[in-house]
Amino acid sequence: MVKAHIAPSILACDFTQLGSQCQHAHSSGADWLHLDVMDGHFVPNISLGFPVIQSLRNLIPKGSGVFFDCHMMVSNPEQWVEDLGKIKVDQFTFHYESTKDPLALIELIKKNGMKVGVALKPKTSAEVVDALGDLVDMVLVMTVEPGFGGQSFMPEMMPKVEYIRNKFNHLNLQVDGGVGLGTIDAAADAGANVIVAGTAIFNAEDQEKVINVLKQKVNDNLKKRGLLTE
Ligand SMILES: O=C(CO)[C@@H](O)[C@H](O)COP(=O)(O)O
Repeated sequence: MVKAHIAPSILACDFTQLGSQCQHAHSSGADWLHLDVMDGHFVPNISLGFPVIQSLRNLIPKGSGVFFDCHMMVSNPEQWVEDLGKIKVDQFTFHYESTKDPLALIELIKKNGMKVGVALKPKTSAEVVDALGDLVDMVLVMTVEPGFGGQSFMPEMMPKVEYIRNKFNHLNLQVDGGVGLGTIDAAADAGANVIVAGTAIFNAEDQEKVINVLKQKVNDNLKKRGLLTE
């Protein structure tokens, strides 16, 4: 069953307060944490890597109800699968554009005990998912060019979300970039159920309220589609 998951992007945290800000997001209702790994090569920015993710996983262990959703904006993602599996992240999302052999990479990620996500940059067409949708746990449709937080949402990505939702009804479908109270309607209506939000959550005065609104809008749309029955 697909349902709403809210995934605060830690890129918008104050990194001196990373642990407590993640714990606060969780206690405010977020059940996922979106961990943006950037290598300065696949995208023109460097963010964080294993020591930071490992520390966070120690603080918020597997089994605590927080799903570690690693978004790998890196060239050669194959290189990092084993290490991320060892530190027990829940999901490894690679960029379709970053690998020559998505099928082998999907197998490798599964073999290392993680769920698999595949991410599409804005210029990558939704049709690439036709051959992969039954093999992965999640598709991420980028709603900004990857690399930086705080950019504007691209509504022109919504037909892509709709196309994937209509083909793969029960897949987790994530949107990432510029999603917040002003843009959630478009994303939810198109069929997204996993909402990444950095600025909109970490800059909010009342995080719980923002998370509840995002979740509610997604669940309302899933009910309309007959995908959420509870
Ligand atoms: O992956 C990325 C950017 O590359 C995103 O996760 C952003 O970091 C989301 O930030 P906001 O647009 O929500 O502030």
